[in-house]
Amino acid sequence: MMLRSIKSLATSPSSHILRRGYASEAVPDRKVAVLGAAGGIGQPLALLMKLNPLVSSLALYDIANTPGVAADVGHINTRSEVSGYSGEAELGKALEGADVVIIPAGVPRKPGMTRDDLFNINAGIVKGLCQAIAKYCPHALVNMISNPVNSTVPIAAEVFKKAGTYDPKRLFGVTTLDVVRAKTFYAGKAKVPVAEVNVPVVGGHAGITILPLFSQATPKANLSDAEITALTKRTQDGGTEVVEAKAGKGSATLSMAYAGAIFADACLKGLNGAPDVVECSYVQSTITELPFFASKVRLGKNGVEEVLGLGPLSDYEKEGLEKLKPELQSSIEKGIKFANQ
Ligand SMILES: NC(=O)c1ccc[n+]([C@@H]2O[C@H](COP(=O)([O-])OP(=O)(O)OC[C@H]3O[C@@H](n4cnc5c(N)ncnc54)[C@H](O)[C@@H]3O)[C@@H](O)[C@H]2O)c1
Ligand SMILES: O=C(O)C[C@H](O)C(=O)O
Repeated sequence: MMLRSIKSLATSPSSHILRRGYASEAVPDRKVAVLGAAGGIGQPLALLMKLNPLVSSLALYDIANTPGVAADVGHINTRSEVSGYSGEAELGKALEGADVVIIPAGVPRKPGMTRDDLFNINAGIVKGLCQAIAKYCPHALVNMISNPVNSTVPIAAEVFKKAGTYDPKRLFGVTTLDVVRAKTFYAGKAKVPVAEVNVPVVGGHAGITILPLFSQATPKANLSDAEITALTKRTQDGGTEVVEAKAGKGSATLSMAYAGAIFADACLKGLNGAPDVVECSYVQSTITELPFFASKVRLGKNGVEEVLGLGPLSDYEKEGLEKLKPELQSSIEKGIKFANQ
């Protein structure tokens, strides 16, 4: 309640005054770093994080073009101070003191590619960035967006283990876009208000490893098996739908920035002690035999407070769960192997 009232104050026209007085005492300072901030996701994500009143310092890092993005976003009259960092020599400064690091650095898909086809380039990028995180902000919550998420999260875990900084509570694969899509598609089919819809999406973040649990969707709707199958397939192929529509100009950026901003906001709320912050995320997990798995996660002051179970599954979902396991397992193993070469 307190946080909500502060949020509305911090976004009101007189927020400058409130910020220096009441609000700045009540809302802790939080630094967020975006790595890959000049990219298709990075830029709108930087904008959305600049609009977030929980952020006091926003560090925008990329290998090039960050000064322009930082100057542009920095003129927006909201709470956070914005700084741009360009090139590897400035990475340490971008990361120092960060509470949350969001990583959308790396190449996106073109039509005909799978997310795994990005592995050869993105695995190395993520590895290097995680080595720097281990050095400069080992306690930050890491929100991994770079694909293939099913492998980049295990890579990050291995890098942190080697550095002696690994805390499974602080490493997240961002699968929020799958939830965003499942909500949108379900609301359209079920003809219910989209703002009221909840749908957990579990598994991983590629093709059949994305498993939306429409049997648990609310508000309830009487959809046929054929409709559920079509919704499931559309959610699993959501990324490909955008890649094909963009016809060689990349993958989802705007909807991903929205999803990334929702997930980072949930991490910040958890860090600040807000109760009942639950989002789906791909994390270290014991709810199946796979070492990493996306499911609902309760977020708290130390990151993951609790990995929630799957709940009751329909026969169709049980089948989907068994089908996804070999692919997810092999993507995890591929990441672990790469990190340890
Ligand atoms: N998790 C998800 O749901 C999801 C959704 C959409 C896209 N993605 C993934 O996000 C990644 C980025 O997508 P995009 O559309 O923003 O791509 P983009 O090419 O538009 O932007 C990527 C940015 O990363 C930067 N970069 C490259 N190497 C870097 C390094 N070592 N350090 C810092 N920055 C570096 C580039 O300079 C560029 O600005 C892709 O791997 C894409 O597949 C994930
Ligand atoms: O599909 C992609 O390659 C990008 C992203 O993972 C998405 O789901 O949109």
